[in-house]
Amino acid sequence: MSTEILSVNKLSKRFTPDAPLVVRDVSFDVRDNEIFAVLGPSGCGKTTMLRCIAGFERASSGTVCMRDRMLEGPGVHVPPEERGVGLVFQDYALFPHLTVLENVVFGLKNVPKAERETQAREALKMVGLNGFENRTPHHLSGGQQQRVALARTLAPCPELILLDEPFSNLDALLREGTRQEVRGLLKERGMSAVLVTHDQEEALSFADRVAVMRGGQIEQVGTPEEVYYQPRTLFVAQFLGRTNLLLSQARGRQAQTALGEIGLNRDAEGTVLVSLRPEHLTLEPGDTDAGPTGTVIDRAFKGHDITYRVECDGAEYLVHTHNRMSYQPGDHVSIRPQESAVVLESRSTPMDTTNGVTSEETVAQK
Ligand SMILES: Nc1ncnc2c1ncn2[C@@H]1O[C@H](COP(=O)(O)OP(=O)(O)OP(=O)(O)O)[C@@H](O)[C@H]1O
Repeated sequence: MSTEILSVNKLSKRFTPDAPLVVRDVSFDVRDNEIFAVLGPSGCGKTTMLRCIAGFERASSGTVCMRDRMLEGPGVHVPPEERGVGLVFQDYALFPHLTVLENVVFGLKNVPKAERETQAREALKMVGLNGFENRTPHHLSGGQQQRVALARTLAPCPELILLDEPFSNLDALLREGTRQEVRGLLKERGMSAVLVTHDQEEALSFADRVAVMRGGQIEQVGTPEEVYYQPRTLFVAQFLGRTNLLLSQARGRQAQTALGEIGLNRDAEGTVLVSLRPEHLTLEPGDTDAGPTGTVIDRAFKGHDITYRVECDGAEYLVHTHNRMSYQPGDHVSIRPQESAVVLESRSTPMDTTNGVTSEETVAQK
């Protein structure tokens, strides 16, 4: 049975007494050997929350506990260096006068001297920096410096590490490789991590669970599959990727939509907004009676799949398909839902909701 290494409970933070809360009632647990991502747009309070967990900021209210030890709470503030967590922050601070190897060895003060260099070299290898041991940070690119900071934090294998956009300075190919390496190492050594990022692909591919944050609050926590395929709110549906939004008339597990009768992921009644990911729609040649007929507006070929924009009854849909059958702009096609649609919580009226829809997305009204 898994146990929690970190418990954050109703954490709130405001910077000055009359300023609004930047972090609002945030609660979550991180389990042993779990990678937990906090995903949200710029300015939503992710870094502030992580800095409260690390001890660089005092929480205004709420608690942070590691195992049974309170790190932050009413009258309690354990300084960062006594919290026993590893940190990789955006503004990584390397010692400019030390070599790359010495910088990493510095993080291994509690390891027997004879083993420090071996462990440091191993960590550098993992982030692809073997051969750079004797350089000074000044002679490295920003991305390379970021990898040294990562190696320095990972080398002593702390139980918990906090990562604030640690891959952001790496180019796309290196980023993916480093992410996989770091994930493998965390899993292999039994470490837990909290990653803060605004990059949905990074959160979905790196983490075991993802918390989606907006305006200082967590809107949903779940596995990557849950938050992507079962978003609870319009914001989560849109922030996690492209989606089709349809206003529908629900009755139980079925709804009448512009695309015909479709199944729903849960019971609902009356007018509801539902989300259907582009990969949950498919196209058939327009001369069948498979579904409502539309016209292909354009297509984006992406190698292993194709994304189509299809106009149907005055609304636009995105359809993402692996179909071998290829359609061209102007082709008549029928659109068929392949999965149940996801009912979104109505936090706003349908009129308000349509304002949040981008040109790539559609609210189709029956
Ligand atoms: N020291 C500070 N004093 C006052 N306001 C601050 C301070 N630090 C952050 N803020 C404000 O708190 C809000 C949240 O900032 P924060 O950096 O936590 O967001 P974020 O989600 O991490 O964004 P990003 O991804 O751009 O770093 C912002 O409005 C920011 O201006």
